[in-house]
Parts: sequence; C-alpha cells; structure tokens
Amino acid sequence: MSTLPVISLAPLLTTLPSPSDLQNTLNALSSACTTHGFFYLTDHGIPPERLKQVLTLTRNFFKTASPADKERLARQDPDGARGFQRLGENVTLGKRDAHEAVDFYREWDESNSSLRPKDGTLGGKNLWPEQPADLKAEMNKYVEEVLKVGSVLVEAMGRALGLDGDEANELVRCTDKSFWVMRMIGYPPLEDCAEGVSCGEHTDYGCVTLLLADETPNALQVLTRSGEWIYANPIPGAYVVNIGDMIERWTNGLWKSTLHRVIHTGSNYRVSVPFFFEPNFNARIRPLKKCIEKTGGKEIGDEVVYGDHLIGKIKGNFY
Ligand SMILES: O=C(O)CCC(=O)C(=O)O
Ligand SMILES: [Fe+2]
Repeated sequence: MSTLPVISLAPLLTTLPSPSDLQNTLNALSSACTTHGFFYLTDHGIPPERLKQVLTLTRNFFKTASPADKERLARQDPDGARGFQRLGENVTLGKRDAHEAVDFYREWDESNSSLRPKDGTLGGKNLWPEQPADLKAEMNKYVEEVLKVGSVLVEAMGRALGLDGDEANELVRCTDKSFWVMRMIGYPPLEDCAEGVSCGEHTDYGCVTLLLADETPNALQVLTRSGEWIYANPIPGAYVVNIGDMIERWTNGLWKSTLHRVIHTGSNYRVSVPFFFEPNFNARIRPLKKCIEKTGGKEIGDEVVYGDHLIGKIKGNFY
C-alpha cells in the first residue's frame, strides 16, 4: 500500500540553508502536490508540547462540556458558521457526518467594516468555550504559530511552482490576511452513531490544511490518483498537510485538491484540530500564467473570489 511523502520544512525556516537542501525541499513539495495533494510536514517549528496541548484542550472540552455548555456555544441558525455543531449537524454530500465540532474563523477588523460581506454566515464573533479555562488563550497562541507555518509553506509553494514576473508574489499577496478556519472536532466511535460516516468524502476549500490529529490509527483516508483509499495515519509531531480547491484553481489543475474522508471504526473518542490556512476573504483567485503554460496552455475555470466560494460551501454544510 502506498504512503504519503514526508517533507521537512527545516530548510525554509533556517536563515542560510544550503542551496541543494532548499532545492530538494521545493522539488519534494512540487512532487507531493502533483502526485498526492497530501504529505506529512515535519520540522515546522511548532514544539511537540504545543501540539499535544492543543489536542488535550480539545479532548477535555468534548469530555467535560455539558449539553447546556454546548448549547450556549451553538452556531446561530440558519447559516451562522461560527460555534458548536452537534453530532450529525454537519452534512457532506447530503449525508450527516458522525462528528461534533466547534468552528473558529478569522474575526473581522473592527475598524474596517467595508471589508465585511453583507451575508451573515460569517458575521459575529467566535464562540469560545469557557472550560477548560485556558482553552481560548492557548488556542489563540496556537493560531498565531500555525499561521506562520502556513505562510512559509505557501510562499514555498510559489517558489516550487517557479512563479515569476508580476505573479512571483501572488500566493503570498493573496494570503497575507488569511481568512483562516480552525475546527476542534470530536469523533465518537461510528458504531455509536445512527448513520453515515465520520466525515464524508470531500476536498478542502482553500489553500493548505494543517491537520493535527490524535494518535488514533485507521481513521483518515486519502484517495490516491489510482483510485485507492489509503490511510493517512498520524506521525507524532508531524502535520498531515493537504492542498485545497484554491491551489487547484491557481495551478490550473497541475496540483489537485484531493478527496479524503474519515471513517473512525475504533472504540475510542477521536479528536482532531484541522487548521485551514486560506486566501484572504476578498482575494481573487485565477489560474497563474506559469501554471497555464505547464498544463497545455488552456485556462480551466473562471476567476473566483475566495469568500464567495467559502460561503457557497458553508451554506451546503448543515443539516
Ligand atoms: O479529522 C480529520 O482527520 C480530517 C477532517 C477533515 O478532513 C476536515 O475537517 O476537512
Ligand atoms: Fe478535509
């Protein structure tokens, strides 16, 4: 059975990397994104204790929150996206997902209301659990750290694609105020759930997903180009990274956002915390000239505004 490649981010985080290390990393990135759209990321600079803490806080929230606590955090109907979502409230391909979650998004700049969409889906503020008491502060610190990893990675992707001229900086420019999303997800064993899978097959919407998951094996599955589902089992200290729809759009399909799903048949309660490093809300994403050249010269798909794409997806996400 094939496994996903492992890429070390170290050469992109050191001030004076050896040119060959740097080039090897960019080549590995390009190859992983072309072949799988998925890879493991090591040496990303976030200490293992922080990753462990994020998972422990998440587990403790799901373990201790009462139904009333969860209700207080519940997202606002009908389309509100920030906050708690009950078991089975998320749907993928029209089927209920057997997980519960709390979703957080970048908050709007108070001083510039002109940037906010009229649509209420992403309005308001994030709804933070009161328990564990340190969850909000620690998760906010984590967001700052993981945002840096996302931006280093996306800049490296631009270099791996060989972007030049007026496009050289396009990926960085369009993600410098990343409209990030973070989900705390809890997966009960599937046998305890009435129907469905833990998370139905889907591609992610944006740029790059940095997935942190507990040690549960045989839950996350990735569809290979040859049509085989393989497990992306956790490697301690590493992220499972995958590229989203906006990278596919930018690269004119050279790099594809890959289908994945979660089928958690183990007997434990699994937790994961995917962090979605996304384009800016108002970023216009269109195929890059360099990528059109590399894919036969014909542009696939129209320009999309990331925020519109996101809202369109969110509206189909709830039961
Ligand atoms: O929990 C996981 O392993 C993956 C979750 C996922 O694919 C998502 O939230 O987009
Ligand atoms: Fe996903």
